[in-house]
Amino acid sequence: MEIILSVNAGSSSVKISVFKAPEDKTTTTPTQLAEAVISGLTAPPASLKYTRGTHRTNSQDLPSITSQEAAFHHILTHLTTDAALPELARTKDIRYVCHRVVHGGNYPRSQVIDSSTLHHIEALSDLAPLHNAPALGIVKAAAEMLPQATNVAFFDTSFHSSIPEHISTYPIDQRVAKKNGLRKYGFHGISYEFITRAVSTYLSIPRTSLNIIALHLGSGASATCIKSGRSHDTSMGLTPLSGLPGATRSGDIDASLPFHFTHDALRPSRSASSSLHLSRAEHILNSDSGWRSLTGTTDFGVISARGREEDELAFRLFVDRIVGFVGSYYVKLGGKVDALVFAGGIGERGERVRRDVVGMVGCLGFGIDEGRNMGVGGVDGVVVDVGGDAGMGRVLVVRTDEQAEMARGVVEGIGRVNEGGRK
Ligand SMILES: Nc1ncnc2c1ncn2[C@@H]1O[C@H](COP(=O)(O)OP(=O)(O)O)[C@@H](O)[C@H]1O
Ligand SMILES: CC(=O)OP(=O)(O)O
Ligand SMILES: [Mg+2]
Repeated sequence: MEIILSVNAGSSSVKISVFKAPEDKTTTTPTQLAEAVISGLTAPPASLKYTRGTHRTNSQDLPSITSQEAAFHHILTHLTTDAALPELARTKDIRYVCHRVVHGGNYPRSQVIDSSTLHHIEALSDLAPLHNAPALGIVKAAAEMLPQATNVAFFDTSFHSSIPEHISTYPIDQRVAKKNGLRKYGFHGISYEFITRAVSTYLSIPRTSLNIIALHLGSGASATCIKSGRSHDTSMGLTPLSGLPGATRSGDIDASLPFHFTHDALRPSRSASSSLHLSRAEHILNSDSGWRSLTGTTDFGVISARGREEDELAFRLFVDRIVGFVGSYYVKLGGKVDALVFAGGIGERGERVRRDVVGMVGCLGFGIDEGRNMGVGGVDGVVVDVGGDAGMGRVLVVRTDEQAEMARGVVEGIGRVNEGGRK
């Protein structure tokens, strides 16, 4: 039996799922055995949610877990000591460990991690300051703790390699742009890959003719214009900072703003290190902005429910920025949109965000069924239709699963991975 561990290190959480590879060669869908999620890393104390089949537990606060790497260690111990999960009792049965690596530069697909890939990912750390270094910490810990396993990196950027050049290019000196790799890369691609497949199956539309506007709204939030099943444009850019605001990120601002915010914008940040070159401006815009700066909390669930003046400002600002991208992408798709899709922690659980966004894009023909919108939590399945009357644009909620997407990728590529090549 081949066991796959899928590790998704987000900016505020670490999610790890355990899968069994299918023995039947006609499917690439692995079976999930368990899932452990530590969330709240930006709003301590962190907490653990654990699911094994129908068994679910929520742990008490975990004040000592403040980093992604600490969360990885905690989850691995939890999984390997769960007597009801005998598949993990012998860690040498773990054959593959998939890692979500946010910035993959020009890698168009997943890579088996060796010293050269590791070096490449390390070099990209400055372009995903909240993500790449923590993911690498986990890769190294996994290599030490599970030496028999093959580590495979899946990149958020790969899905967006189809973005046309005139969309991914920044209007700056192209010699500098090419030399330094300054272009739009886009992120959350593993999630968008999952969403594209799930919606294609749900609507019975072949992937190659599927047009959707997908919103992945979590601690980091992005919008993507998916044309004929491929990324055509996305709101994040060179780094995951641009586009929509997030838990601690500003999203789009006037590029001159940092120089008016602080006179030492270009000085190294206190969180910079020999392996992470970070200016004060980058630290402020990545870690001390967004919901944290506007409301004092990074939890959008709290902001949506609390209703203080500053919460309402943050909420309305988010809806405003989201509908701006929906309008733009609607035009880029020539009005031929098969569905508007909500995903990510806020997209899947934020009834109010969905109601207000869909309300504001009603002029584009989208509508919501309030009963179904409120009832999403009680409906099983990966895709839930919350749209209004027939004849209106479809509005869907997709329970995205980056860990499942990576595990599926490993199963698809097992032959090639075993040969030591690229997936
Ligand atoms: N009921 C809710 N309404 C709106 N947002 C919610 C709700 N529950 C959780 N969230 C938000 O979802 C976000 C986490 O999303 P998730 O996609 O899991 O994060 P990550 O980016 O770390 O992967 C947090 O901001 C959390 O507050
Ligand atoms: C790319 C990104 O912002 O990821 P996350 O939302 O998981 O922090
Ligand atoms: Mg995430």
